[in-house]
Amino acid sequence: MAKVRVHELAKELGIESKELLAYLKEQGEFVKTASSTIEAPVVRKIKENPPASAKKADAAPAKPAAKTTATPKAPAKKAAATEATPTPAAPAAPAKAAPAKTAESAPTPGPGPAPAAQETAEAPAPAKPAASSAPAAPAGPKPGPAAPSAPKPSAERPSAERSSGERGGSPRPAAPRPAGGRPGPRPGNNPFAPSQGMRSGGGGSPRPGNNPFAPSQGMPRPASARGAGGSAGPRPAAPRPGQAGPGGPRPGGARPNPGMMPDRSSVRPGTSGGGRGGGPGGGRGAGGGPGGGGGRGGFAGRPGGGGRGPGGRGGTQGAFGRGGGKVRGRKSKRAKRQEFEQMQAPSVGGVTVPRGDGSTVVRVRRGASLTDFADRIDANPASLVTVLFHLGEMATATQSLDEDTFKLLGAELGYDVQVVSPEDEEKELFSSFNIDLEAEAEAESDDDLQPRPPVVTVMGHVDHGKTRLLDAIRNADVQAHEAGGITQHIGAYQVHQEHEGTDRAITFIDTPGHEAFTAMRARGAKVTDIAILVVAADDGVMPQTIEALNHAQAADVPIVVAVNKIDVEGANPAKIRQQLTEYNLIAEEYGGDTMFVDVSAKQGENIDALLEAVLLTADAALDLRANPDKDARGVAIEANLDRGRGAVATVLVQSGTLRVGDAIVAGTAHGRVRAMLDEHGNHLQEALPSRPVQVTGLASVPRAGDTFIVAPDDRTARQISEKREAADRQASLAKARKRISLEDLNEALAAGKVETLNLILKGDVSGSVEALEDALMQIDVGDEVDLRIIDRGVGAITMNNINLAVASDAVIIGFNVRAEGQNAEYAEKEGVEIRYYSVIYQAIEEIEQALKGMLKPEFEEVELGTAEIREIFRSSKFGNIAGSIVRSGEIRRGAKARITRDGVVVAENVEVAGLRRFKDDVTEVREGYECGVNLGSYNDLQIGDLIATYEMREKPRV
Ligand SMILES: Nc1nc2c(ncn2[C@@H]2O[C@H](COP(=O)(O)OP(=O)(O)OP(=O)(O)O)[C@@H](O)[C@H]2O)c(=O)[nH]1
Repeated sequence: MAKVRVHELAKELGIESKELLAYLKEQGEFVKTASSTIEAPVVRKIKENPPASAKKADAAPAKPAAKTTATPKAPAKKAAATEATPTPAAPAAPAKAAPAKTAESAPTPGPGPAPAAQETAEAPAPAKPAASSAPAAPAGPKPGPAAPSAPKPSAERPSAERSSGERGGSPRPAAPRPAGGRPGPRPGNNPFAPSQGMRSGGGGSPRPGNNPFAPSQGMPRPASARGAGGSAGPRPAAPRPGQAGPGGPRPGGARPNPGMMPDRSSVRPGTSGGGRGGGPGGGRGAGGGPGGGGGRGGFAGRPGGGGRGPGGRGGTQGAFGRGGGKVRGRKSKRAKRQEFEQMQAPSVGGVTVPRGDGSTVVRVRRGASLTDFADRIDANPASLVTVLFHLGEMATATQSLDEDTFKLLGAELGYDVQVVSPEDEEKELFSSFNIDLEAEAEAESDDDLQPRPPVVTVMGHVDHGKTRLLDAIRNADVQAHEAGGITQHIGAYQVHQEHEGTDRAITFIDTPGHEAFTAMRARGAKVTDIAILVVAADDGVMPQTIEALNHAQAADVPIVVAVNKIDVEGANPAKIRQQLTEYNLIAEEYGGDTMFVDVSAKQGENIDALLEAVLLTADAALDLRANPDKDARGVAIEANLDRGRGAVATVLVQSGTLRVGDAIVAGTAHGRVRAMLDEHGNHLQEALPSRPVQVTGLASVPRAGDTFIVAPDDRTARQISEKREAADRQASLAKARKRISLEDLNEALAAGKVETLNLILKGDVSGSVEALEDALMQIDVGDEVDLRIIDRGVGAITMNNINLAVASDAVIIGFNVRAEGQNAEYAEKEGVEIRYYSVIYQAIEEIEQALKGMLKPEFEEVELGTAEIREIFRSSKFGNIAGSIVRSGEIRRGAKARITRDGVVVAENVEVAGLRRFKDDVTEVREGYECGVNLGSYNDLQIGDLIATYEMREKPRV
């Protein structure tokens, strides 16, 4: 005999599992939970000597039973008898009896009058006592979950059964019997026994009663209904009860789940009527009642369900008192797998791309491409191109993408894409060498900071006198004169000015124009403290004036306006002031805070006042202090390779002190400071903040705008430079990037990415540059687009030109000049488009077309061949096949086709889906040969139709 579990035995004994558990433990048995097994001898022992509560339970039920019995007398007794001698016959009898009873006792009420319910149920006839006893009963059906209404009645019933069961020794059976009536042989004590479930399933009918205990049974399913019907007798029986008593049928048939319904009425009928019939509901009640409580009840219930068929299984679940719920709550392997697959699921475009969980962070460099991103997430770049395409963005795998595009793609794929700026990258790089410039700066106290000279850049429109002004400033420098003048061009110089009684230094970046400024900004370097905007008083505010002004304002750099050429006749300094108010530069004398100084660079007039204005502005708007007592940090302003001296770089110290012998790293260049020269050609041993110096000793040439730091030692300097180099190399791999090109200008305009086409013009002679500029300015491009010439000049395309193009997303036009060697490579690497022309009108035309969106690739249709349909074969598999003869050219599989009938096009854009010569599939058939053409889903063909095939080819631009 199979081992019995605690809850089973508890059920048998009509007590709660926990009571039995406690009892068993008391007895010294090793049991843990309700599902622990108990050895046969122990079972026997317990049965012989059940816990007190069990006895009580017995006693209690007994009473009701008796009462109940009293009502249905016959059944009860029979039940008891049956148990004793489980005879199939027995059940039958009770079954009948029950209905009969019902009929008698509650003939009328049966059908509708439910509510009265339980009590009524019990009460019906002899009930009353039962009612009272019921409550008295230990587990009492009431407590059971079924309690609401239906339960109770059943509860009693169960008890009745139970009682009988007890008597019979095999409690359970009793239940079935009364309910199902017929359940002959008891499945056994082990409710787990598959047979039981099975049986119930098979037996169907027998079941209902089967488990009157089962609270759940009633509840859960139809089973209960059935149970209910039980009385009604699931199948065969059902009708009977139905007929017998109105109550019977209802529960059974109409209500699939009486137990589940709180509705008393439903219950009642059953109760009163079927008595047992109430079974279902009762079943539940019983379950609850007997104190079997959840576990047991559920358990019993299941089998009941099982009675329905699949019972067996249900029973098992029920045994845990949880029903299927728990199982449902847990994820099956399959569900998990599905979920996983979901993660990998095809994304937009039908390609499979590994997905993130929405918060997976992927860091890419600014300017990174899809290939870089694909590397990070281990995806195929081509798949990403597809995904992006479906998101409405077109990009090649190696094209560098902007942050928005990465964010869009990331959002689609569940990644948090972070585009790392050069500054962040730099920070990370340094931190890997335990250098934290920010922390270093934060740690500085006020006492550490010393005033430093302002660093000034001179900007302005072409020919407004920037160079001349810088010369004038240099020449005006008293100290410089004393030192023999500024003899060296080192890219920057310092001048001194007496200001409010003290000698103050001012550092000038000696590269006029905003090119240097933007070049440095393009690398993230902030060098300039103050900008001098030069505007020729005889010319006024010009495009580049605005350009320069915008650059300065964008960088948050205060501006001092030098109104130049005041010596020229007709100069109108007031007009300049007035013009610039439009750009938010309001002169102090007009109530603004911008200092305007009228100067003549040519005559060196008012230069002092300009320098004063610079100092005043610096003092008013800026806190120019730096800590000189630390390793130097700064920026490379320019650099070149000198035959004799090797790499020569002009660096501007921004903080700390640079000394000869220091290990430095500037961009990808590293080395040790061998010597330092100032603008006078003097050797310096140290350079303080804001001091520009020419440095020798670097192993290679840094770029303008590269930051430099003094490293703790040579090795660190070298390692930092190597890491930078590696990162650069990696970035340049993906650099097939085009910032903006004439071809994509229209899309860029449409996408709102640009509203302006910025051009930089370079030509061999100034005449052609001017001519080109004039002609370009004449182009009427409408309001949406703006064409701006942001720089022009004579001579080859320089690094400066390219840097400006980088900073302003400009296209460079080279008229009879070229970018050569390194410059061409640099432009290529930075994705700057350079277009070369030698005929002005061609340049004008192309730029005009670009602006009007006419440079989009054009396609033209090229006819490949024609075929005439001679016969039509109908194929159920392929549709119609056109038996044709090729009249001209050739017919290719996959080509686009147009069908004409008597010269009239009847179908366009049809595809030659299949092509055959006799039985063979072929890719092409030439003129004069016959073939079978299948046009896919297009079947409207007639003999005589002409199939003209063609393909679209990109039209070469002339
Ligand atoms: N009369 C007069 N002419 C000046 C003055 N400043 C500059 N010029 C002249 O204006 C012309 C342009 O001067 P530059 O200093 O080359 O002007 P720029 O702004 O540096 O020009 P680019 O380098 O081409 O951008 C030269 O011929 C100068 O001599 C001035 O104060 N008065």
